[in-house]
Amino acid sequence: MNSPSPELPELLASIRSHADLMEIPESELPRLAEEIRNTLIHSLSLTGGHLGPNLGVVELSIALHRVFETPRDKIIFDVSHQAYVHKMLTGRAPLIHTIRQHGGLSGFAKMSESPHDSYGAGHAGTALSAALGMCAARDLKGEDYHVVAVAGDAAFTCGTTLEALNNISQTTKRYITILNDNEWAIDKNVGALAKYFNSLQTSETFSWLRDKTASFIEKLGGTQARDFAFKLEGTTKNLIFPSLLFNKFGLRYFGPLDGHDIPTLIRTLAYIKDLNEPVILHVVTQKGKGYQPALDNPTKFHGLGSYCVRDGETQAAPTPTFSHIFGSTLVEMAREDESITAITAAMASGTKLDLFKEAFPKRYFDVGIAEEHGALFACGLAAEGMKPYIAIYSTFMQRCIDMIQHDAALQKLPVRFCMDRAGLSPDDGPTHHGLFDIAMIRSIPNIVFMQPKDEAEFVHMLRTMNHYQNGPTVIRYPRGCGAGTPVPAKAEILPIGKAEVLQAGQDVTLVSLGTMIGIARETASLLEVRGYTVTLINARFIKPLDDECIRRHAARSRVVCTFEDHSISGGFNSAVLESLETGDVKTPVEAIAWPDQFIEHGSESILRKKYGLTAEAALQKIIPHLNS
Ligand SMILES: Cc1ncc(C[n+]2csc(CCOP(=O)(O)OP(=O)(O)O)c2C)c(N)n1
Ligand SMILES: CC(=O)[C@@H](O)[C@H](O)COP(=O)(O)O
Ligand SMILES: [Mg+2]
Repeated sequence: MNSPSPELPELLASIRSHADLMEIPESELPRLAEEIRNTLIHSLSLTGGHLGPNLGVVELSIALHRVFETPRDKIIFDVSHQAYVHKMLTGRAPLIHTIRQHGGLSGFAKMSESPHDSYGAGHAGTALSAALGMCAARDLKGEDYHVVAVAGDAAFTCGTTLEALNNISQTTKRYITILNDNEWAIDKNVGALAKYFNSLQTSETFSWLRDKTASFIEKLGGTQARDFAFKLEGTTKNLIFPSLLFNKFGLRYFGPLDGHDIPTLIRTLAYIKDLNEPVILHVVTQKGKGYQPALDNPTKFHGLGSYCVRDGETQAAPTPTFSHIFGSTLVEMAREDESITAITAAMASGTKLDLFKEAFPKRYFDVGIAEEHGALFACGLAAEGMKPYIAIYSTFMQRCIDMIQHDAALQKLPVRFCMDRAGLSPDDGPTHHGLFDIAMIRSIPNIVFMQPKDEAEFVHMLRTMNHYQNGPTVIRYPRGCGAGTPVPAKAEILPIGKAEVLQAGQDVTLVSLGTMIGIARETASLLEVRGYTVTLINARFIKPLDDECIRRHAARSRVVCTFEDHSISGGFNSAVLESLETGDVKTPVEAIAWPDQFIEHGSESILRKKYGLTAEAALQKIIPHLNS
C-alpha cells in the first residue's frame, strides 16, 4: 500500500515522538483533539474502519500519551479496535489513510507494527490479564515502568476480564485499569454490570461532579491535584459508593470522570500513576463523539466500510448475506417450533440475530461478550428440551472448543452451533479470519459438522439441524453473500453424512467444501476445455465425511484435489487424506487451502491471488499429475 499521504493538520503533523506531543501547550490539546477527529472522520470515510470507538477515545488517548511515555510505559487496549488515535500519536498519523488496506496499518494494535503497541489483540477480554502478566514481569525484573490496561464497558462482560480482576491484588501493587464506559458494545451493552455502570453515570452525583470538575480542576496543579483526586474519590465513595464493587477486588476506584475533559484526565492520571496499589479509573465517554451520524447510530458506526462524510450514508451492500438468511430462516422455523431459542455473544447485528430478537424477544438471549458462557447456557437449554441456536463468528467460537467437546458432544446435547464468518474476515485480518475451526472441531466425536455450497443449501442445512436431535450440530458459513442462489420455498432435510455428486468423470476428482464450489467449478471447466473428464463432489459434511463416495470416485481418478476456505493444517484436506488412507486409496491428492500461517489483512481478491486460492492455481497443481 503506497498511496501518497494526505496532508495532516498542523498540530497532528508536528507529532513524531512523545517529546513533540509534550511540546504542545495544554491549552492547545483540545485543538489537537479536533484535528484528530477531523482526520479520522475524513480518512475512514475512504477506508472504512472502527470510527465510533475511536472518536470516543480521542481525549483519553491524548491524556494517556501526555502522562505515560510509550514504549517504555505499556498501554494495552482491549480488542484494540479503538487504538487508531494511539497509532496517530505514536508516529503513524501519516499512514492512517492506509488502515485496514493490504500492506497498510492494521486496524488493531499489533506488536510487529510498532514498539508502541505493547500488546496486540482483536478479541475482547484480553487486556486486563495481559497487563497483569506484564506487571508481574516488571515486578520480578525489578523495573519500574507503568502498565495501563484500557478496556471498554463491554469488555467487563467477558469472563477473562472478571478472572483478571479476581487476580490483580494478589499479583501486584502497581496496576492501572481504565474502564472506558460508553454504554455500548457493538449494540447496546447488556448485563448487570452495564446496568450498574449506567446507574453511576445517571446519578445526581455524577452530574454534579461533571459540572464542578471542569472548572475546579483547571485551577489546580501539583499537590492541589492530589487533594482533588482524594476529594473525587472520597465524594463518590460516600455518596454513591461506586467504589464498593472494585474495592472488593482490591482495586482503588476513581471516577466516574468525564472522559472528554483533557485537563481532568491528565491531572487524575498523573496522580494515580505512582500509587502503590492497583487502581481502576472509570471514565465516561460518548461513542462517536463529534460526528452526528455516528452519535445517531452507534451500531452502524462501530465498524463500517466507506461512507459519505456529509451524512454518513453508506452504499447498500449486496444482500441477502448468509447472516441474513440465517436470521430470517431461524425466525421462520421458530414460528412453527416453540422450542427454538437463539443466543448471541454481543453480536446481534453482525449475526442478524437482531431479526430473531425482534420477532421473539422472550426466546432471545444476548449474554454479552461471553462466548464460553453462551455455549454452556445453550447446553443447559438443550438439556431441558429446548432447541438452542448459538450464533458466533468462527474466530470467537475458538473460545468454545471446550464447551463443544466436554459439554455438548460428550453428553450428546443437541445444541446448534452456527459459525458465521468462517473463512476470511478480509479487512480485520489475522485476529478475525475464521480459518482454524475445522481443525479444532472435527476431532470431536458425536458431532455433525457441515458447510453449505450456497444459500439454498444453507436453508436445507438449517432445517436439517433443527430436525437432528442426537447430538450437537455445527454449521460454518462465510461473511457476505454466496452465489446468489434463490432461497427455496420449502426446505429439505438432508441425509446426514451424504455428499452431493454434481458431475461424474474419470480423470480428476474435485472435492469441494462450502462456497469454494465456485473455484472448484471453474477448475472443472478449465480441465474440461483441455479434454479431461472431471468428477465434482460437494462434500456438504465435514463430519461424518462421506467416505464411501469420496473413496469410490478418488480410486478411479488419476488425481484428487480438495477445496476449502480453511488452513491446510488439520482441515478438510486432512480429513479427506485420512479417509483415503484408511480406505487404502493411493490416488495422489492436491489441496487448495490457506497455508499454515497467519494471513494478513487485505481485500479478498488480493489475498486469494497471493495465496493461490484460485482455479488457475488449482490447475497448476493438477495438470502435472495428468501429464505423468
Ligand atoms: C471474544 C470477542 N467477541 C466478540 C468480539 C466482537 N466485538 C468487537 S468490539 C465489541 C464491542 C466492544 O465494546 P467495548 O469493549 O465496550 O468497546 P467500545 O467499542 O464500546 O469502545 C465486540 C462485541 C470480539 N472482538 N471479541
Ligand atoms: C472489532 C470487532 O471484532 C468487530 O467490530 C469486527 O470488526 C466486526 O466484523 P464484521 O464487520 O465482520 O461484523
Ligand atoms: Mg463500550
